[in-house]
Amino acid sequence: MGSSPTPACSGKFLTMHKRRRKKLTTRSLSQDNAILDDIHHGQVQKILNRSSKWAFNAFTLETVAGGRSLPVFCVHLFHYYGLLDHFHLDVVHVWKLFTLIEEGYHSTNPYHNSIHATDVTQAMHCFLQESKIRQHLTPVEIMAAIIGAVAHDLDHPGVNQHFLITTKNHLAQLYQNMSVLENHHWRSAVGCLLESGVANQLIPYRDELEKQIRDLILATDINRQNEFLTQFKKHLDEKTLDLRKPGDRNFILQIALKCADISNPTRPWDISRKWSLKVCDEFFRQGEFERKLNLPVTSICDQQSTSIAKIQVGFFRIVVFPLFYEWHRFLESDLSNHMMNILESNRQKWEEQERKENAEETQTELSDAEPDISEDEEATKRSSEAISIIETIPPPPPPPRDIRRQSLAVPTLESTLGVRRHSVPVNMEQSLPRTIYRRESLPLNKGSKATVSPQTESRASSGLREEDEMQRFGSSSDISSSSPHYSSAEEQPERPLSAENLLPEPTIASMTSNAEVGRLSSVLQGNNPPAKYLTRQQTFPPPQPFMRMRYMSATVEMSTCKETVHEDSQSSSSQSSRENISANNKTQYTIPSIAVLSPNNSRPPDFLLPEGPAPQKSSFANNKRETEAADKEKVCKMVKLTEPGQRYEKENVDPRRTNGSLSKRRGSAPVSLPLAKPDENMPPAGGGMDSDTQSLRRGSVPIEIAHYQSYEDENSDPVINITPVETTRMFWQYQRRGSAPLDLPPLVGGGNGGMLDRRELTRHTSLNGKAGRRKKQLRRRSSGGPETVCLSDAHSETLSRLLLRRPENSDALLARRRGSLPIEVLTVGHSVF
Ligand SMILES: Nc1ncnc2c1ncn2[C@@H]1O[C@@H]2COP(=O)(O)O[C@H]2[C@H]1O
Ligand SMILES: [Zn+2]
Repeated sequence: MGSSPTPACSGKFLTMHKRRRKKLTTRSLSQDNAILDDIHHGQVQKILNRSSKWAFNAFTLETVAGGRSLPVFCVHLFHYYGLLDHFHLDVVHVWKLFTLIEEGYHSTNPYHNSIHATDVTQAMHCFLQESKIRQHLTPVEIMAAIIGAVAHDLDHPGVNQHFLITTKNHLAQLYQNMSVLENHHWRSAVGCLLESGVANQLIPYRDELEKQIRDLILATDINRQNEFLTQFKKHLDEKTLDLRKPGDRNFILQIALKCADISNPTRPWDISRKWSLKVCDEFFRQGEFERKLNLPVTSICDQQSTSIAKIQVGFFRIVVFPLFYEWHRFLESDLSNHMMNILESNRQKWEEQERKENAEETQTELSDAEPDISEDEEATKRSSEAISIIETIPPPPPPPRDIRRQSLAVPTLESTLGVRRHSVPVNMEQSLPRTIYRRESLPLNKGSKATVSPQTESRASSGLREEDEMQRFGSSSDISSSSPHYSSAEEQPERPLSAENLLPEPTIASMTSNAEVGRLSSVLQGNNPPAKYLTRQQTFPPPQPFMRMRYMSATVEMSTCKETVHEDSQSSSSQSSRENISANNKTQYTIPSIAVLSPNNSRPPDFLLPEGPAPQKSSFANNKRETEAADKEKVCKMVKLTEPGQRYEKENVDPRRTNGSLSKRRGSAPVSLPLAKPDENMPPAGGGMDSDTQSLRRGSVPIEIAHYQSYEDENSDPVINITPVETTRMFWQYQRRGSAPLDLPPLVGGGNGGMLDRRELTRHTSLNGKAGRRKKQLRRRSSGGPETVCLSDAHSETLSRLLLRRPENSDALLARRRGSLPIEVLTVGHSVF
């Protein structure tokens, strides 16, 4: 790769960079290096053992799993449900599938990141355990439920559908403003299935599996909440659900995923509150983007006019309670009872918080209104002449607009919900059309004769409808009425900033041009049937040169699929919004307890962060877009490879193309090292390694993923058609040691002939904020993306069998190594590259 050619496509998709920002928890244990991994993985197993409990904390798993909670948990579930055995799946492909999915989540999103995916998947897992459900499920349905849950927000850009529509993101146009994000999520999920090779192993089930995943993910569009809720109520009222029927099971799984998706308010307070802060952080970040773009600020995204407590109170009441009420009616179980109790308790905490806020604001309002005594005294001293002068002066202009204050003197429902306070940049207030959310006109809802709760009456008397409130939690699917709605580009007011500069993920900002959008749309919609033309967009994975290398095989594979790959589009997506539901509030709430919120949960968006040292210029950064890209990369503190010709080759690069430049690479994957048979010449654990050994590992996959075959949980019963494997101990706990990645590249000045010893490495990964290159290298150890090593098929087979199929050999192999199992060893046997 000599002189750097201009890349064919300069679009950016920085997911994989950004995920590396995850912290390594074990840093705090740096004083005792030897036990790092032992503790670490013991904790992982402990958490997995409790992962059927509702008190599950995805943040904790993420921490102890070194940022890999998603693949760790999902592979665990595949083991647990016996899916690997049932479908004869290779864990290599399965691990790869979940690694790809994990990488598809943006770790820079405060909320819509892979931890949310883990959380939702765990909730789904709990629901699958419910006796009413589990006894009827088939293996394909269980697998679809897990994959659907974990991929349900895949490649979420951290802004909602409304934002994408408003900013004319190409995805919005591609999907005609309908379930824009959800369509993108499920298509990305299918892409990962293909990419990982799992789809190939499931050929007889593929159609059914993909359909189920699609149905599940599309159901998470909050704009369709009313549709599902009404149908669900009807089923329950008429007792028509029969889970022996596949259609009804499909429906219940859809409801289950919807519940799982918004289940954070039903988690124990500490966990629930954390999710609330994170989701509001993301909302407020979008609000900042909107402000920068001179767009009307979506009410729940407007930190100046609403608060976390207000959002939570509204969300609990309008969105969560109605759905969980029906879910509880259906399940009638300990779990559902438990969830409802927690929901109520959490609701009370937020309401108390909101009342406190309102009281404080009212107080401020009153004190603002009271004249200052000293001012009064001062005034009495004024001369009559002065007074007469004042009288001749026209009344002063109104004080600077403070919409929030004005509406808070007497707390009203409007102010509580923030509906009225749709803040608009001052300079646009007159000229911009107001956001008028489309009111979902679902016939069933209109005709519903739900009991009118006090809350509903209150809303009615204040001229509000629940659907109005509901809209605050999402966006309409109808662009013509839901966005600030410029019918054409010409009508748009001039924007001082572009969405491209402001979006949280530059990737979604690298939208296609209008021409490209038009072409995409015509490809998709012009001929029939539109959906056939796009299996997955080039947006996922990214259309960068280095990604093209990685994904080339997938492209080839996809080209053989029923659907044609369209390569030119780029990525994005976002959460969807909510439509109105007729919230049937049946509870009269009381407000006893107090919640304490951190005073300010906002943070400046990434693009406002103070800039660090200028990034090294690369030969590619010679046009504006690339310079911007470089800036963004800098802001996001992403590690880059700057060697000419290798700029785009991060850890995903084909190792054959790295010229053995280990020191230039972030990851610890073996590069261009000869591979010996794994069962020969292996060094003792913790001992010196030869290059062959080093080449075999990189320290990313927790060993138990490859190995652990069983699961014990007191709550879990076997699932029909699925045989959970039983065990009494986790042998790896006795066999594993080690912590630091063994294959860290030589470091300049590292002593020991260029090699850094373990203590030094650990020290450099401490939380002293002075992370240098070495810190990054160590951090990478627990978050490696899939890398490949070129092995002969024979070697691959051997390795794969040794590690995965033959416990006795695996034991021997594992006993000789420290650190975690190299993903490339797992993947190599089946690498499609
Ligand atoms: N605690 C919460 N407060 C407000 N909104 C939430 C909360 N939890 C989830 N949501 C919203 O509900 C949506 C469900 O679908 P998503 O996960 O795409 O995006 C989610 C958020 O927009
Ligand atoms: Zn979600």
